[in-house]
Amino acid sequence: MATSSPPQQFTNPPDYSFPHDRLRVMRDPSKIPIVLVACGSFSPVTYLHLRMFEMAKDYVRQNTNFEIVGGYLSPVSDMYKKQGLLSAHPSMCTIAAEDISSAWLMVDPWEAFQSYQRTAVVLDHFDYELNTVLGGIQTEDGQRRNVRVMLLAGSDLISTMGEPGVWSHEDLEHILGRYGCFIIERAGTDIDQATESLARWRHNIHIISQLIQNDVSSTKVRLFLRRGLSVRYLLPSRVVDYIDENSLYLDEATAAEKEKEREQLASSSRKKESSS
Ligand SMILES: Nc1ncnc2c1ncn2[C@@H]1O[C@H](COP(=O)(O)OP(=O)(O)OP(=O)(O)O)[C@@H](O)[C@H]1O
Ligand SMILES: O=C(O)c1ccc[n+]([C@@H]2O[C@H](COP(=O)([O-])O)[C@@H](O)[C@H]2O)c1
Repeated sequence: MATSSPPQQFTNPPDYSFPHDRLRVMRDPSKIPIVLVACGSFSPVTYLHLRMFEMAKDYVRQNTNFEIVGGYLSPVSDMYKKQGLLSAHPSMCTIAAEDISSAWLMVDPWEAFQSYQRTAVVLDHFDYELNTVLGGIQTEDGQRRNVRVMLLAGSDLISTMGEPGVWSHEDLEHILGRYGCFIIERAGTDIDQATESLARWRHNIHIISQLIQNDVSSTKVRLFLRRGLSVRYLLPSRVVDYIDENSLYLDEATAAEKEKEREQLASSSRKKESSS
């Protein structure tokens, strides 16, 4: 199990406090408590980002000896250079979590409101806040227990872990060896190929099949918005309202963004052809 990291490693943004109001009391003492952390741009946050947590919940209950006591969306900093994105995502994620009134999903703005932080450092931050600052999570008999932090990601993100030069080997050892992860199958990514180079951490990698195929992506939502198409029922209603009220994502796409849209649309139609 992951242990706490030294506090001097972390700098907090001004006025920051770690959200923990929806952390659940642990019910079954025979299980290992875990907290799920999903990192990404969430620009904008879609129902599929939120569904990832529900899919993980079902998988955990049916296949593991873990008990989920909380889940976090951790939107990446604006300094993570990704074309066509916006700085409004932490507030959109918060609106989404409130709109769906989840009992256990929270948004941690720590990563968003400072310089770019690698995912390994983000997981250490959660481990530190949960186990060192809070002293672990509460059990039904009033005790505190250390909680294990685990990454929750789609298979497209995990496939980048096998690409040379994207993630450092030390960070992969830290993320997959020390913490572990849940991978949600995603249309367009071959899960076996995506995890081929990660075989040494197989014992810590849990693969979750998507039983209802759904390839909603933020890129496609941004494309729809630019074309004046409706995105209602792809995102929580209040996020759609927020986007409308603030006229977000209406700017012309950059060349990189257009290329990504083209790839995603091509991959969707290939999939449609192969299934018909
Ligand atoms: N439809 C989906 N199925 C499975 N995982 C998903 C899905 N959409 C997003 N994810 C996962 O959610 C996390 C955060 O995603 P991210 O913010 O990059 O969203 P995205 O839709 O992939 O965005 P973009 O289209 O801008 O790349 C990643 O781990 C990603 O793999
Ligand atoms: O820590 C790393 O080395 C690292 C390398 C590549 C990507 N990431 C993280 O992965 C996430 C990618 O999100 P996105 O929107 O680009 O799919 C984002 O949270 C990044 O910080 C992290």
